[in-house]
Amino acid sequence: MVGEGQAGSTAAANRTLVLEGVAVAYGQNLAVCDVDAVIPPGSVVGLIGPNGSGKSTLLKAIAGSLPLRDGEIRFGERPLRELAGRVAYVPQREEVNWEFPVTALDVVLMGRYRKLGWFRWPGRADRAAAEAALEALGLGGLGHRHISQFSGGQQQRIFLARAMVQEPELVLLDEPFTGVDVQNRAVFHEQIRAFARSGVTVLFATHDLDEVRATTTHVLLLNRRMVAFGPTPETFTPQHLRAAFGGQVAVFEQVPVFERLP
Ligand SMILES: Nc1ncnc2c1ncn2[C@@H]1O[C@H](COP(=O)(O)OP(=O)(O)OP(=O)(O)O)[C@@H](O)[C@H]1O
Repeated sequence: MVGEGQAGSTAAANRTLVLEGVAVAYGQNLAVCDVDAVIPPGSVVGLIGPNGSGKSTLLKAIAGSLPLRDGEIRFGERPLRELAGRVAYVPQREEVNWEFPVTALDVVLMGRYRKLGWFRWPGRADRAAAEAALEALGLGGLGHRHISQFSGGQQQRIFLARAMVQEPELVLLDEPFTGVDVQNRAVFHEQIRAFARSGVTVLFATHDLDEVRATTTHVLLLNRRMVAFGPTPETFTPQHLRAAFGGQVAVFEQVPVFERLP
């Protein structure tokens, strides 16, 4: 008989994200390589590195939209492709066509397609979930508006709402805090914590090192290849930052980080 503790650790092992020798290329050009990380469920991982270091590329590979040149990505024992539809990916703002003729509610409802299948219209429960997510992110009653009519920070929140209704097992955010003001950052932080509390792993790419200190349990430093990965307190160090940023980063202090999210 499997004891409760053993069952719990098996469940955690099944939801552990494993990156093994991951490399991704665009044609002949290797964009990122040598990525090895074992990421427990409920982790919040900051991906950091200079421009062009491979952060977006790695997120897209984990999202399944870029093939691996080498290595393997698993979710527990399952290959990541079996998670299809349960990986919520929020792209960088510049990658979205904001003139596309859809409303905020349409965008959020896209998060329900896995549940619906492609040939069923969203029902009342789907619309209610989408409206509740918008409401929770301070955009209640604005679902009917065209996406171009929102500010940059509001647009980021619409995509976060899409991730929420997807009921994901893994959340990937590419520079989620760009253009988001202090108040709305707090909304983002709260939602990231909510994902983590429910055992959902969150990875986000950022240039904001303060965000990394404030919100992550782990960091993964990149500079075309992985420089370091591990729990934030041990890994977010001046030495690793200098190794990733090639000595261009001044590290004035080491502020304590959250060891574990509440
Ligand atoms: N579609 C593409 N085709 C060819 N090369 C690409 C493509 N996208 C990115 N690259 C290259 O891959 C490398 C990694 O780019 P990537 O966008 O992943 O870096 P990043 O760390 O996210 O950068 P940034 O901080 O500027 O967003 C860069 O050299 C970039 O020029």
